[in-house]
Amino acid sequence: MYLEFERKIAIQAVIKASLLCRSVFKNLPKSDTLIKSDNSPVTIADLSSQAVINTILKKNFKNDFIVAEEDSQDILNNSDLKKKVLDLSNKFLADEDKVSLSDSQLLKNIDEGSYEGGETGRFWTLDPIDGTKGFLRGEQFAVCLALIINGKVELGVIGCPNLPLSLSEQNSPKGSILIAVKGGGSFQRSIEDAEEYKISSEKEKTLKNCSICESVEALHSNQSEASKISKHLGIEKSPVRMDSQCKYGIIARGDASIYLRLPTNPKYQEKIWDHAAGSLIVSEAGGCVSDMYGNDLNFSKGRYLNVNKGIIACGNKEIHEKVLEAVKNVFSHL
Ligand SMILES: Nc1ncnc2c1ncn2[C@@H]1O[C@H](COP(=O)(O)OS(=O)(=O)O)[C@@H](OP(=O)(O)O)[C@H]1O
Ligand SMILES: [Mg+2]
Ligand SMILES: [Mg+2]
Ligand SMILES: [Mg+2]
Repeated sequence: MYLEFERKIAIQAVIKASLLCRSVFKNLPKSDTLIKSDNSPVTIADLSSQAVINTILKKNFKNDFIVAEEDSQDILNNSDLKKKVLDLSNKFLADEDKVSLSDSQLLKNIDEGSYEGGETGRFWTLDPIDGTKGFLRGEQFAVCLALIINGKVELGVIGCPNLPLSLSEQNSPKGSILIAVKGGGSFQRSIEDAEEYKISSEKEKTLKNCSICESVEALHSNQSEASKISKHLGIEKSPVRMDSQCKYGIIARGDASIYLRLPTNPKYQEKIWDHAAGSLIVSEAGGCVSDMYGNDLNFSKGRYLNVNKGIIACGNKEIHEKVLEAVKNVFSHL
């Protein structure tokens, strides 16, 4: 199978980091969160998740590069937090990996994520916790890992420790892992049970039966424009607001039909780790992902997506085309 070994290691790494995040979820003292220079939060769980995944990737693929969100700068001169990150990372690396990082190895491994990305070669992109604000609120978050080869996303794995396996079944257990390899379809399994099942995105073609999902944070996605588009499309259901790439996950398995991410600030540039795994998982499930003009997302231009023109992900091509049309009508200046 194409990328069989990479797929296996990526799933193992994402599960380990998901369990790590779950172990401190809803239990972190305020002092374990820092505010970064861009004013966004980072916790000891984000940094430990990145340390664990980078360590596993470098152990198995020593020539691969990694583009990851966090760096060690935030804890470099904070010995208390550095110790917490070290202990948490080593706790989850201890079993099958038989790795115990030293202080300096911890910082080095976190910083393995500083690669600049680009058009050629092979690199991983990692968001150790996507939706850190959701994680801190006790809601949804995701551990997101993708492999990019010559500028194209070829493998994606997302761990959603707090997301039920289905949103339509009552008492569905929490802890969803979503997986896709280019050309091989999309799959879901639970964190605990290795059995995978194929998923497919929403086949619903009648707009008024569709449901929209969008960011919880109004700063991350323009909710008032989304509501105009929703009205224009005749959608009756209220939007499902959810943090992180869990949104791509629920589109891929048919729990929602449309993910709208409309820019709030034209200067903000989307990061590749916020969309690489999710966009492949949706397209391999039969869905369609583009910017708001209908262009493919371009992961070959470095750490950022080359343009910030919003993101539209839909369960099928027909709905995607209608949404693009509505975007054009609502934003008549396009
Ligand atoms: N202004 C702006 N516009 C768009 N996106 C932004 C913006 N600011 C931050 N971010 C990124 O949003 C990531 C979280 O996305 P979510 O979809 O989870 O957003 S939300 O939390 O539901 O609002 C979040 O990822 P994490 O930092 O991994 O949580 C950021 O990379
Ligand atoms: Mg962040
Ligand atoms: Mg993110
Ligand atoms: Mg993050």
